[in-house]
Amino acid sequence: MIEIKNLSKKFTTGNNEIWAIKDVNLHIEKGEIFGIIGLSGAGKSTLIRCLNRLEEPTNGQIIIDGVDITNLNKSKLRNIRKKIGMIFQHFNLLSQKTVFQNIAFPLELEKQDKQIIKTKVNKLLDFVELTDKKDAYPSELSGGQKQRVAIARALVNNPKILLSDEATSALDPQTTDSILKLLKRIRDEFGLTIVLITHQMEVVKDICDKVAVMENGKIIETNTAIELFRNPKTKTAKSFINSLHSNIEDELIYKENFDGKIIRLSFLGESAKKPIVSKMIKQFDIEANILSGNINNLVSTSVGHLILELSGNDNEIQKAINFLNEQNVNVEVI
Ligand SMILES: Nc1ncnc2c1ncn2[C@@H]1O[C@H](COP(=O)(O)OP(=O)(O)OP(=O)(O)O)[C@@H](O)[C@H]1O
Repeated sequence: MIEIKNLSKKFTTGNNEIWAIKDVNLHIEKGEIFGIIGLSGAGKSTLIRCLNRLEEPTNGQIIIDGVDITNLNKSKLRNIRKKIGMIFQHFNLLSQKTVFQNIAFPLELEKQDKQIIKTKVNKLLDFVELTDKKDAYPSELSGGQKQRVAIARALVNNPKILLSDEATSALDPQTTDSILKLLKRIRDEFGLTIVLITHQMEVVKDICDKVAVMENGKIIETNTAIELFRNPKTKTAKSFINSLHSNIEDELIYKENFDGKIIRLSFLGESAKKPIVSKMIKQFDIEANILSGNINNLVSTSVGHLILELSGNDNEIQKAINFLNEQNVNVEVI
């Protein structure tokens, strides 16, 4: 559905050149909720803004449903943009217009029939549960309500893609949760493809199917959310996952403080329910000391981690590790 090929963007300010994104390649499937996570300055906003050409890429291609949008003239671009809704961290509502008028605005620009506009907007107001606020002004709404209005406005042209630029960053955890549930409903009921950027791992955990980790303008890791949580490859991905927990991080476990072998186990939903560790202790002549543990409930399954110190002779420890591997538990020796 969305194919990003060798995309780069350079900003020039005075004598300074900044490559905000460098040679980015991504493939996003229809109906996917695809998260791009990274620290401030990683290039996330620039990347997502290139997807509807709010930002003009310097090099590369963005192919949406087979059409390279980097080559389109203004009128064709306008048509494609109608199929790409966008929501923002600070909502970007028109303060002089009511909730109804804000949602209706894109259709009014198109000079659509008044009755059609009314029917469409009322339907969306119902969908985002704001019918009782249709005549209110943005200043009379909470942050969560403002984002619901922005979401309804983004949907008014029946887009195929929704871009979300840190849409929950300004909201409290409970409101974030309700907005994420709404985004999930939009994907499930309308079949939209959602691309979202965030610096919050909670967002990835709660709704993303796939994730790309961005750093210094580059994508450094891409995977399904499950695999990323199960087996993060880069230090940045690991530290985002660790930010969800107050547990001991891998980096804080100094091997030299322990006599035994330190291993990190990752297991998926079903294996989490089996008494694998107690079986291992019974079956092999080793002792296991739990140093840290956590479980992340993702969209479709849970991913658990356990850090153990194993003591015993090397042969028995190796046999125990082999046993864990046979049980589909991912084992990493730290
Ligand atoms: N219009 C611009 N002119 C010059 N430099 C820019 C411009 N926009 C972004 N940059 C630079 O490009 C880099 C990436 O910025 P970008 O806003 O895309 O990152 P980000 O990951 O979205 O960060 P944040 O979460 O803080 O918004 C930064 O170094 C930033 O200073």
